[in-house]
Amino acid sequence: MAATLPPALDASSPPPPLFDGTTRLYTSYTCPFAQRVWITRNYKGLQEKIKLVGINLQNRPDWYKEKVNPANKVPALEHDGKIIVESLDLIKYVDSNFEGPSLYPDEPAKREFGEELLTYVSEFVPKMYGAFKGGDTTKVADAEFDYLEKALQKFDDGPFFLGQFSLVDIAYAPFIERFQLVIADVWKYDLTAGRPKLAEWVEELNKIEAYKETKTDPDQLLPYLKSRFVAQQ
Ligand SMILES: N[C@@H](CCC(=O)N[C@@H](CS)C(=O)NCC(=O)O)C(=O)O
Repeated sequence: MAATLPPALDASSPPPPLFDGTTRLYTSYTCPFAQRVWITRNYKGLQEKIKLVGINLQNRPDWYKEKVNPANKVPALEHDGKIIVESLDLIKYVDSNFEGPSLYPDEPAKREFGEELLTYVSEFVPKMYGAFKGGDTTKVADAEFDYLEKALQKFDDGPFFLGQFSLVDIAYAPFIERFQLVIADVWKYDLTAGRPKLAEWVEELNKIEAYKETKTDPDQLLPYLKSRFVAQQ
């Protein structure tokens, strides 16, 4: 994780000067949903244009719900006098409304498959978290990671889901980062074993600076994930 993140604001912190023309990403540095938007911002080189505002979710300021996001969740983006929420909408919004390299290809076949995968991620995530609580964890994992391995075979002009790095990789990355840690530790399950495309995807993803800067220290993340999402062993 980048060393110089602004401190997270808590119940004792005054709000920033809202709607003063500054673009702000309200975030929690360990939230996988917020991480999607953070990666998008970094990859597009918008570090100066989009300011990070860390929110301490354990001790949230009242003004956050009142003035920023009535749902009281991160991420939220303050831009052009309005607030935009929901990470999958936000990554598309940031890609379309700001400068920097495009994160969604023009080819219709790639766009169509991209939409399919961006829809599927919202099934994949709860299925995996559910599998950590239920009894058939490795069976669910086999099916889910085989699906992703197959998806990665579709385009061969790069190691990512749509060939080149895109919003699809960004939507999955924070969650695969977490699932890989938990399933390796608790079930001794290597999700890249026998899945060469997924192995390459993980390797190439971890070379991307915009992503690396957003990763949470695994030593900090793993105990939290186990206590929150894994049924008693
Ligand atoms: N569907 C939302 C989910 C966001 C979300 O659940 N964020 C969590 C942190 S990782 C949060 O703010 N939780 C606070 C709460 O639910 O009170 C998105 O994709 O942006």
